[in-house]
Amino acid sequence: MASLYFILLVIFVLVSLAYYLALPRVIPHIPHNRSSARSILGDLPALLANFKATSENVNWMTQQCVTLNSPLIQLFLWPGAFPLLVLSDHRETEDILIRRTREFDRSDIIARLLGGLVPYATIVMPSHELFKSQRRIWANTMSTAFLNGVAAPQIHEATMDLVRLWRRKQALAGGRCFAAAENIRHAAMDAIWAVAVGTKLGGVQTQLDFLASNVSIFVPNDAPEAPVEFPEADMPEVYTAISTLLDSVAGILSSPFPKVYAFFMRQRSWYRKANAMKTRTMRELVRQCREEYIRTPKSALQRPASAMEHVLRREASELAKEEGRDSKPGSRGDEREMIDELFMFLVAGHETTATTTTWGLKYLASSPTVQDRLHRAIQAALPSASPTQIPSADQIVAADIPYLDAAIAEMLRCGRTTTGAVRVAKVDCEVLGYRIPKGSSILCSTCGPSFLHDTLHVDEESRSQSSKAAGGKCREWESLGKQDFKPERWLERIGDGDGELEVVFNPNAGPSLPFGAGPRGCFGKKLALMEMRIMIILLLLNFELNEVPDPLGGYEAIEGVTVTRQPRKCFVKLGLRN
Ligand code: HEM
Repeated sequence: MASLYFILLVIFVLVSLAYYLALPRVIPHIPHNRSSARSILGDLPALLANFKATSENVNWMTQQCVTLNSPLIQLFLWPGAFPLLVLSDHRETEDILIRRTREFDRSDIIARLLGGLVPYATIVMPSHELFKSQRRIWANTMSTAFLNGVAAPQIHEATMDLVRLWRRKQALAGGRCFAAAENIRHAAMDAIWAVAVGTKLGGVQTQLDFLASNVSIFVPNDAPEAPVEFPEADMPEVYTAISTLLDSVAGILSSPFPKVYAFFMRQRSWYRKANAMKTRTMRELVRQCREEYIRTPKSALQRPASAMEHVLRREASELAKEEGRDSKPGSRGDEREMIDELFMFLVAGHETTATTTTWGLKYLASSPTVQDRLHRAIQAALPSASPTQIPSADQIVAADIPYLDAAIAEMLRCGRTTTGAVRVAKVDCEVLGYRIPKGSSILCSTCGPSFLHDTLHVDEESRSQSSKAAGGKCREWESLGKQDFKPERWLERIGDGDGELEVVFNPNAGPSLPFGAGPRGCFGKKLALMEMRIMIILLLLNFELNEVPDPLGGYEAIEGVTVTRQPRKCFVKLGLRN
């Protein structure tokens, strides 16, 4: 009997211990939901309930800052784990991302998400020496020379395929609505693939060829407001493989155990097949590019046609400099690094840009005054441009159109394609007067209070030294509602010296950080802005975006199904411009 009591006691002690260990680890003094701190599941049930109701996560997290009336809070999302800190204050966020890089680094959340897919790419690395040297090699792919000379023409070509596809669809649909998001994704994928490796992937062209082959199209004549449904072509094998891999990231993202999920996913035959196809294709492209370079006499070399070629040459010339002799491209770099960095272009640059464009088109369609002003601004900067006289990539890149820059900034701000940047504390430190232990992850929200909602009070004394020294560089949005789509908020009138007032775009007009910031901010920001510019100009020169019927519109978003925050619905109703 005594031994039974003893066993029960041991079980009781073990269960209590397990329960205690599974309880949230509260960081003292940082505001949190008290009831969550007493529950093993912490804030998870409330987060999941919100996700079920709204399909979004980060809005709930930043709403907790409002509920707890604090710009810094802690949430308990994994049993027994350190809490996730959520910060929603643009000054402190800028400070952490830009100035406090000794204390904070890129969180390993990105590595958990993408580590299996691109293990040798800089995006998954902490900011150590290898990261820095590899990033240096790739930095030139964001130089003005590369972007204007190589990327812009490729993006122009991919967008013109989309224009042709939509002209065809517009005619077949008789001006009625049709779904747009998938086509934009295809165009963005074609564009970024061409920029990365210099060949045509042909996603949009495949759809165009398919429509030309007399497929039957369902036009619901009894419901004039209903969208016309176009059948989708089967995509080329390599296209499907790449899409499969890119989509797999979303599965990891939505799993509570990303590492385990990713491990088992990588064993699945569909994943292995897609990954093998991608690696084979990219390896072959790298090989061809290298051989072409070796074959071609230096004097006959043309401008590089892709990021891949650019980097292979750069590696060759760096090695030549170091060794004082001629060298083969790629002989220094590891092929795995090359393939992963190239694939990172697709992972980081495809869906982000496509999603922002879909948000942008939605906002323009439901804001006819903005669309009209934007079209007039484009036309004024490119007076001879028309659907029959399409401006070249060079002309588009060179055009000075402050209202376009403002509209793009506003699409990024309101669309919230990305909702924050995550950092990890490398040392014990302080944020807004609270002690933060080493190893804590902090989500610096870019869509909550002080960005799209009213700023929460911060005692100036509690700010870090560097934050105080920098002051409030980014002004508050004052007169215009924070959540309204108003490109005008980004414009400023300045004197041009002759007493005339000139309207200019001010990128620091107010708080907005869609690309993150600092040394680990978005690597592809310039490329993304250029792509948006080319896409918006070419689409608006060809089409009028009419407002879609209510059931097909709205700004509801969906997170977790893909890497970005996407609009739940994206339909277009196109008129033709002449
Ligand atoms: C509208 C489009 C885009 C948006 C909104 C966007 C947004 C972001 C954000 C928020 C981050 C994290 C920044 C941080 O932690 O501070 C990021 C990182 C990154 N982005 Fe973008 N991005 C876009 C397009 C692109 C494109 C076209 C590329 C192409 C190369 C790209 C490549 C990257 C890379 C490599 C990183 C990781 C940087 C690092 O690890 O240091 N992005 N992006």
